Amino acid sequence: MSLNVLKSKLKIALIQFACGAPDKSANFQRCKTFVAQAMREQPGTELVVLPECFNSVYAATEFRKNAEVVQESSPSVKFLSELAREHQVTLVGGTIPELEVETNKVYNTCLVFDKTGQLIGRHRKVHLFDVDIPDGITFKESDSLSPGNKSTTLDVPQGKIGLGICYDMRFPEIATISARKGAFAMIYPSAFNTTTGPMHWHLLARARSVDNEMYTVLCSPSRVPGSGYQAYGHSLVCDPQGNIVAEAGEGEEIVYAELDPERISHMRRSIPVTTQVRFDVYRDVSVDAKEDDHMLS
Ligand SMILES: O=C(O)CCC(=O)C(=O)O
Repeated sequence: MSLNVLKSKLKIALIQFACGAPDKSANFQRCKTFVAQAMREQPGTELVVLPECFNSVYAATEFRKNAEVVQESSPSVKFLSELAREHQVTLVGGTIPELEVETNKVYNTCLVFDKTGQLIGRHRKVHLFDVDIPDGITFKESDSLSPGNKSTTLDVPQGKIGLGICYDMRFPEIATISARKGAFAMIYPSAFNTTTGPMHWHLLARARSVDNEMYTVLCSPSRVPGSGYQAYGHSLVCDPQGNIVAEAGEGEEIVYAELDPERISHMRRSIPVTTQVRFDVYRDVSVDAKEDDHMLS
């Protein structure tokens, strides 16, 4: 893996907001206000990240109702495209429930827009959140969602980013594939919960960073008192050494960070695991990885 995967310092903002309103336009409005605030508070921000299911309620019963086809006229696509263009940023647009008309399948999908408002990336959640933790949480995304079947690495002006969605972060291969393809960061729009958040949220972010000596970025909704699904919050940025360099609490908050190319190259020079891999002993997971083509359906 190359040392110089990030071309320049990069200011980012993670928008942790209360995004579970049943009314999409209320979520759009709230999101818009927070993004404008981020641009005022951190001038020079070039990349903005939104949470998982940023436009609707995160519940297995709601995904199909709120699903949209990914096309220019769809409300969420239009909203995200305009937001990116208005603020001239790369926008990792959290996730939305996506309907694929040909198959009638619904996916949990992250869309990425460039600063002109063009769609440049799409990741469909590969690993669905199906768990049953006694006295904790039971959730079965596969009751209403279908899994994506591709990993996603894409170009932004500063280099490459890898995308995953929430539960995807538990599967190290997704991050390693992107790292091997030259990504400087893995970005995961997410919505952990109050059972598994305290168990594993920080640990997983740190692990993915240390595995690959890259940045890991997690963006969650805030807690919403009284709502059915309580997101964990704690949106964060973890550096290539495994240090959490910026983190939110549980409420609405914007996380700011500056990613530094030197932190990646320093780690990769000092502890050169990225060049000490032994593909004669085990396989390189990036070789046959299926990649998303980033196209509109
Ligand atoms: O992995 C976890 O503990 C939580 C995952 C999750 O909430 C999700 O994938 O939406």
